[in-house]
Amino acid sequence: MSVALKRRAAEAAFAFIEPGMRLGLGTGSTAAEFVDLLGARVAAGLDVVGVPTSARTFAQATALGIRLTTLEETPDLDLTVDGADEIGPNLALIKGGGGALLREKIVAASSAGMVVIADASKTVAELGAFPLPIEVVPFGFASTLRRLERLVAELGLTADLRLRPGPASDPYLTDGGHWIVDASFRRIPDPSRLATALDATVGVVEHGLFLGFATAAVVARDDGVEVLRP
Ligand SMILES: O=C[C@H](O)[C@H](O)[C@H](O)COP(=O)(O)O
Repeated sequence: MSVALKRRAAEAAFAFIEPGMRLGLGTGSTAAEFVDLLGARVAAGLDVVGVPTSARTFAQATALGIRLTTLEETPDLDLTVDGADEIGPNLALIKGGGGALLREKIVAASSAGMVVIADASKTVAELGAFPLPIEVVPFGFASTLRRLERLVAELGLTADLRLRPGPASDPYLTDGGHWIVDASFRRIPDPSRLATALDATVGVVEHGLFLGFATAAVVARDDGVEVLRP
């Protein structure tokens, strides 16, 4: 997972960018490379406006002088550029390793297209080796966790509350004030079925399965960049 490959994917994503676009700006180390490069292009005169998917991306884009807006002001976006934790068949994604899945999904859903940028280590034949982030409301957490555990118990798997790094063992808090459960499925043979089950689980705000969102993936390898389509 080299920084050079992330940067190469981020650079190649500019083939999809046109002046005047309304952009969704993703979150994570790969998306940060794109925002960094976008800052340089904006400084050189590119006119775009962005909606950030996290407080982190908001801070980065603001520091770089990228013009920002909100979905309240600009509810329809042209393109979102974002990273992913896994890219599976048909460009089904797992996202949320960095905790930004809810805003990322809202922004992606508001965009006409979504370009995923990644190094080749993110492409998989089947989703699920990366634990699936599930965003839950803190109220009634024990009850929600029981429902989630029942869902994953059929598969003999675990669902763990994500904690903040450090000794305090406090729950990790998302930008929306929610908690995250990481569910280790190992294999998700039917992402659509799992997404439907999670959508129907009371207490779950959103999950990291992004199905039908990505319109292209720019995957960087040592020997070049490949563009995948669904
Ligand atoms: O919540 C975080 C996002 O979904 C990220 O896009 C994802 O975790 C990939 O991050 P990275 O580019 O750092 O591997």
